[in-house]
Amino acid sequence: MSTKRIAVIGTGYVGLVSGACFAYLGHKVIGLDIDETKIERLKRGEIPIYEPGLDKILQRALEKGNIEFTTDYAYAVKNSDFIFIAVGTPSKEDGSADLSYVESAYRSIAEQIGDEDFKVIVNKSTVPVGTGRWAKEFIAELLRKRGIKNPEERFEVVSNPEFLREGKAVEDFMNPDRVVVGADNRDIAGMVASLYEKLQPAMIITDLPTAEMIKYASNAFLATKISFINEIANICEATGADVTVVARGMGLDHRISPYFLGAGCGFGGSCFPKDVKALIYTAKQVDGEPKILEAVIEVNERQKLKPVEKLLKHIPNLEGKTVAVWGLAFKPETDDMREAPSIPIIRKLLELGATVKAYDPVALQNAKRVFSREIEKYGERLQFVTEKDKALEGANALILVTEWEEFRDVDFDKLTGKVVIDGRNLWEPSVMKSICTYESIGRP
Ligand SMILES: NC(=O)C1=CN([C@@H]2O[C@H](COP(=O)(O)OP(=O)(O)OC[C@H]3O[C@@H](n4cnc5c(N)ncnc54)[C@H](O)[C@@H]3O)[C@@H](O)[C@H]2O)C=CC1
Ligand SMILES: O=C(O)[C@H]1O[C@H](OP(=O)(O)OP(=O)(O)OC[C@H]2O[C@@H](n3ccc(=O)[nH]c3=O)[C@H](O)[C@@H]2O)[C@H](O)[C@@H](O)[C@@H]1O
Repeated sequence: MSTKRIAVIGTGYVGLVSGACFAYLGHKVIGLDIDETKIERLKRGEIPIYEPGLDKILQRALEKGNIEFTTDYAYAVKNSDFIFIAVGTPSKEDGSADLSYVESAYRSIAEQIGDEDFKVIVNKSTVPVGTGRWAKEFIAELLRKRGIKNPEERFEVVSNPEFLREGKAVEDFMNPDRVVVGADNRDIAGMVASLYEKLQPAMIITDLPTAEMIKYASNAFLATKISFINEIANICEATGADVTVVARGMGLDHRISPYFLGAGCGFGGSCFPKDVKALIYTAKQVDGEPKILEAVIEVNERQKLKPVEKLLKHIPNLEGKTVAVWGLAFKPETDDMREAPSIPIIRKLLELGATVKAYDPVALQNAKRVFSREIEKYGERLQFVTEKDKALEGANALILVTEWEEFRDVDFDKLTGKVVIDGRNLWEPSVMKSICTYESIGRP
């Protein structure tokens, strides 16, 4: 494999993992971020996020001298041929994707492209269909204003959406189900695809809008599977069926597949909620009626509060009661709190007068930031504890929100007599019912 010079703009979950993995594969990588503290930490070899396996990959890449970090766009653009954009694209109030970080990255890159350059600008951020074509015009116009001749010949824009999951990011990047590359110029798309050749992935080479749409359609479909099974879970509950067995029975049909049929207290994270909302926005813009997508969000919003609804059946008045919450991150193996179901659950418990004792193995710091207003407003009624058993001390009830492995085999004696709401169907109902008042999602 020939070594290529790559810059990655944004060193968050996607940028840092992609950069470290490209460097591990033998490319020369420059990771750039506008967050100076982050870059300082990375230069010292510290990893600012919790992501299993990333430390080893990054360490190897650093040892090989294949990765460096900077805040300097001039340096990054000058010393790279492929510039990957991996900055955030959060939701705006109206659900559309906020492209201001992406736009700002394009501007900073355009300021550094010279008369003799040719740069391949690759969008790894999830951006609405149409963004790549728009970016070509936007960047060409910026170059034209700077007096660069034939600006269209100085760069190409490529879409290369990322499908990694947090918590399994390195594994996913190194073993992708597929790599998607979209560009108006197929040769350049092929050049981007060749950066991954060592991984020998299934490859889709297509045009810009199709590549952008594959990303949204994939996330929307996975989110739809989750809302679908949650709706089935609610019907199971009312009819005495067991959703876990239903899902197993469905999943054995290879047309359905067993994945993403885990009923629970809904999906969170930085991507499913925002990407489904952005796709709804796009659909409406083109006069579509995105009925399924709207239902996916609606079902999920209701599902997140299911555990509180279930708790209220057993303890109708939470004033003066203490509720332990296990698991704050939006899923296990990450410290990411974005759109985590624990957020509406804890807010609701506090509103209803409960004292909340919250525990998570890695997300406590981020959780304290997310709940800063609640910490100020509710004082001692919101406590963060550093051991799962401490959360149970004096608690009348326990809600399990995130299925961290350490919750699987607990000292069940400590749950005796409590109301336990298992938001992720982690425990065996027959065992739990002999110990405590137990409820889970979609199981009799
Ligand atoms: N988190 C995930 O698992 C996945 C995320 N994505 C997509 O990838 C994109 C990035 O997501 P995350 O990595 O989660 O975001 P993040 O929020 O963890 O990281 C974004 C980084 O970009 C930096 N940044 C912002 N503006 C910048 C600029 N103008 N120049 C340089 N750096 C800048 C920020 O300081 C931050 O470090 C999003 O579009 C997301 O939808 C796609 C697949 C998986
Ligand atoms: O675009 C993105 O950012 C990424 O979004 C998701 O990855 P991620 O959000 O990291 O995590 P998932 O493992 O997909 O879980 C998302 C949420 O769904 C929930 N979930 C997942 C599976 C399931 O069966 N049931 C369920 O409720 C999880 O608890 C979690 O809250 C996708 O799986 C990735 O392919 C994609 O690249």
